[in-house]
Amino acid sequence: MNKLLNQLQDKKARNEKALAVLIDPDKSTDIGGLIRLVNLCVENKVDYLLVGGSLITNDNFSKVISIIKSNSNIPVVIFPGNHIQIDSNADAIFLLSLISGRNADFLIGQHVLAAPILKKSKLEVIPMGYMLVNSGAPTSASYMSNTVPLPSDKPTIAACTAMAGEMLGLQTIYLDAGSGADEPIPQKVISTVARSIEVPLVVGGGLNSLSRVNLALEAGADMVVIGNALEKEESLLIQVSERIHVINEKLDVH
Ligand SMILES: CC(C)=CCC/C(C)=C/CC/C(C)=C/CC/C(C)=C/COP(=O)(O)OP(=O)(O)O
Ligand SMILES: O=P(O)(O)OC[C@@H](O)CO
Ligand SMILES: [Mg+2]
Repeated sequence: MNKLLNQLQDKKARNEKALAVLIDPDKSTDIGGLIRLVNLCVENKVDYLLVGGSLITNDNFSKVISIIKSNSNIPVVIFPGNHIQIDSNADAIFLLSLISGRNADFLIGQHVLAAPILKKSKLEVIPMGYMLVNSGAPTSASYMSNTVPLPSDKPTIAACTAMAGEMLGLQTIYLDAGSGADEPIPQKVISTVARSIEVPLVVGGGLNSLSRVNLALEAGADMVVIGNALEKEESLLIQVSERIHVINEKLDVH
């Protein structure tokens, strides 16, 4: 039933790290390019493929999911910007509640609209506290959700927000600097949040180099998400995947 959530919890219990790649349907209009990216993810043992966007300007959401499903067995998790991004061909959905903001629509409103569709689908629903952290310029997610991101130099506020999300029953927390962020989430914010919660911690936004990914993993991210950087630099995926597999294999030996 809760296959992916249980897998994430088990990985965390073993101190293992997970790697997710974000595929933006808007940037996947070239089918050949999409299939190449999916193959690269398969070769590099990516754990999850996330699909979604703050704004989707064409109608290929379902098509992108169907192409991914026919080219790999990597679980597809919807990372929705709104309630219309639902497709029962995916495996699961991160049911994001935007707890860093105070916009009721993104805390509960979109969820009410999505609930009857999700109930009928066979999607695994993964409840997730979604926290946007300031990274300089406004990002698509902060602008589209009409929310103020958390200050990046206030780790305590971030930790209390994550704790409240966990106490409300959210099963995962996502710290996001926003797609294409200039600055990723500071290590201090990641480590303070990681120490304050027990649920799996996802970190993403602006992870465009191996050193940035390493800093996020060292600070306590259980899963890292890479999106934009792969559109330009596919070799990053090879490096990050190697790094994560070295960390996970060392755990097996001890
Ligand atoms: C209840 C359902 C089904 C959805 C809830 C929707 C919520 C609460 C969303 C949170 C706010 C939001 C707009 C999140 C977007 C997250 C996302 C898919 C980011 C991907 O990157 P983009 O923001 O599209 O970046 P680009 O501008 O680089 O394309
Ligand atoms: O595109 P990037 O900057 O890698 O960000 C991925 C994801 O965390 C955005 O929500
Ligand atoms: Mg987008």
